[in-house]
Amino acid sequence: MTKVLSVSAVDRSFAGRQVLKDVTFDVTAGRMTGFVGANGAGKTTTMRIVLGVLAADSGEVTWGGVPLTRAERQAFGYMPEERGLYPKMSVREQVVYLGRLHGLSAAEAKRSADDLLERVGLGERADSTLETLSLGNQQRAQVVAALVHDPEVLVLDEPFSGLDPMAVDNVVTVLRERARAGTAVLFSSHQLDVVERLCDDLVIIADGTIRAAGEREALRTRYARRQFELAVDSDLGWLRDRPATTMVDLDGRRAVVELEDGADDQELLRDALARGPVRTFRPVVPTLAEIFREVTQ
Ligand SMILES: Nc1ncnc2c1ncn2[C@@H]1O[C@H](COP(=O)(O)OP(=O)(O)OP(=O)(O)O)[C@@H](O)[C@H]1O
Repeated sequence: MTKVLSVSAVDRSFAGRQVLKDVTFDVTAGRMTGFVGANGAGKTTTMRIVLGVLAADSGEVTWGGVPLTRAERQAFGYMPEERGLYPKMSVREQVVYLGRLHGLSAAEAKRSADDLLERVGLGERADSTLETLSLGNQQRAQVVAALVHDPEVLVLDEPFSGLDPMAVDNVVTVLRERARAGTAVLFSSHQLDVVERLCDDLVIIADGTIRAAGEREALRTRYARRQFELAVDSDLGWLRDRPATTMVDLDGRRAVVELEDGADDQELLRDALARGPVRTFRPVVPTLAEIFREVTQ
């Protein structure tokens, strides 16, 4: 059976100010869950509670339906917000050391470190000390450090911040592979375009409360308005006077309209065809940025 990491009804306050309220969501093995929210929304606090670095005031975190033990949490892969590698030690040495700490043999740790460093584009810098690397390369090393022991659960706080697009792609590829092999991956990010591309499931948090959570495509469908894009060979100004139709965007021969509930989209298509050829007719699916705006307003 697929294992699920469940965060259930978690509350947390700091100095009398509640920063997490009834936080509840699941992270499923074999899937990538993107955790998005504005600065201060509560992502890092939630991740720390998942890892047991911080205690919840109430609520619980379970893995496979059972509350997490300390040993299980220690076996998770974690990339904390405060990056944890030593500036004066070589990248390979540290990654191997962390692998050993997590129970790998010396040979396994070295094999895993070299393989991962190569895959994220750090192969040639493996013997450099962390402090001599660019910030982006340090970030790649941090991701490798969280992955080296092939954990069942991976929790990554902003793994893409500061990475150039090529580095994002390298890291994305490695994370996807891990998820495909059965790892439960939870990652936070401000970069909605990256999350949109990468996640299977999505959790949106604002002001310490979960505003939406679930499968990415299901959320898209849930938040879809009845909007349609239409492109034809002549001017679409007639749509302005069409009943039950609101113009969202008009650019001459291309328009996006919203239909009232109950209005038939095929009738719109027929009206357009009656005026000439139709080049595009499709429902507009909301982007993650649009869903985010709608649920966090
Ligand atoms: N140790 C602490 N003491 C007091 N307040 C804290 C502490 N840690 C977090 N907070 C507060 O809790 C709220 C949530 O912070 P958190 O770091 O979890 O947000 P975040 O979503 O990770 O934000 P960011 O994207 O900026 O990292 C913020 O208002 C923050 O100031």
